[in-house]
Amino acid sequence: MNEQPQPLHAVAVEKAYRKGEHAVDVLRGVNLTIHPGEFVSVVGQSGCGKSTLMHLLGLLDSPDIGEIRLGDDRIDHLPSRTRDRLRNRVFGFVFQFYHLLPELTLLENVLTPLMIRHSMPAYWKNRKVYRQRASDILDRVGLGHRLTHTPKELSGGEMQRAAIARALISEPQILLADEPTGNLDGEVEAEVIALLRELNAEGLTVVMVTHDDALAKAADRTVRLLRGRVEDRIETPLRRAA
Ligand SMILES: Nc1ncnc2c1ncn2[C@@H]1O[C@H](COP(=O)(O)OP(=O)(O)OP(=O)(O)O)[C@@H](O)[C@H]1O
Repeated sequence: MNEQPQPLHAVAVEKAYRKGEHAVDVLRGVNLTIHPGEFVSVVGQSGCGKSTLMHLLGLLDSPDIGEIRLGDDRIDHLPSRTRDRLRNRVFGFVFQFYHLLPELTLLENVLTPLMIRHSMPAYWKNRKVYRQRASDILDRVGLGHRLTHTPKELSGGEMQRAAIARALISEPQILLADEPTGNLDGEVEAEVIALLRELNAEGLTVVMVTHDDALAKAADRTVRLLRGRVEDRIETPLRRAA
């Protein structure tokens, strides 16, 4: 597969959740392209399927109908190990509640994707390089002085910055952030958004799910989900039009 950043496409994507006789039709034909280098926000009413779409784009789940493509390659139907490797290589994830491991230090939390990705001998061989990389990334997000602290010693904003650092350690092309400031307020929210914008300016593609229309304006482009589809109208013009 081409190593150059490629556009990510959802093509005629449909997704329903079924339990017994009941089905919730969530996505009913979503077409969306995320171009390399964009910062896109996905908005819509609670329950409209924003998180579902993010999970499908990031290969955490599969569409019932339709395709997820990276460039010209279909990626949603790959064998699970190939999908897992591709997911780890291409995507970084940030969630509302951070999902940091409470018993590990920040440095160890940021290192976990590399521990999972590599065999233990390979990880052990390169551990000094990896620790330096993790330390540099924590420094980059303003937590270089907190390497040995555990999550419970941090504020919400610091935990989210640590979670962003963990997402960055694998050098993803695309950061998928689901309500990254949903648990934060005011100034702290603005700091996290500013960090996402900085990372985007450095080349990282960012897709941010939010229910907050005001926050969505931090992105270059806003995509609204409505009745299971992407609303045609683009609300925020591309700030850096190609
Ligand atoms: N695993 C599941 N099983 C059954 N229904 C589900 C499942 N996951 C999500 N849903 C339902 O699918 C719909 C879309 O959920 P989703 O979390 O994608 O929406 P959302 O737009 O992100 O919502 P919110 O803004 O409230 O987080 C909701 O009605 C939800 O209850």
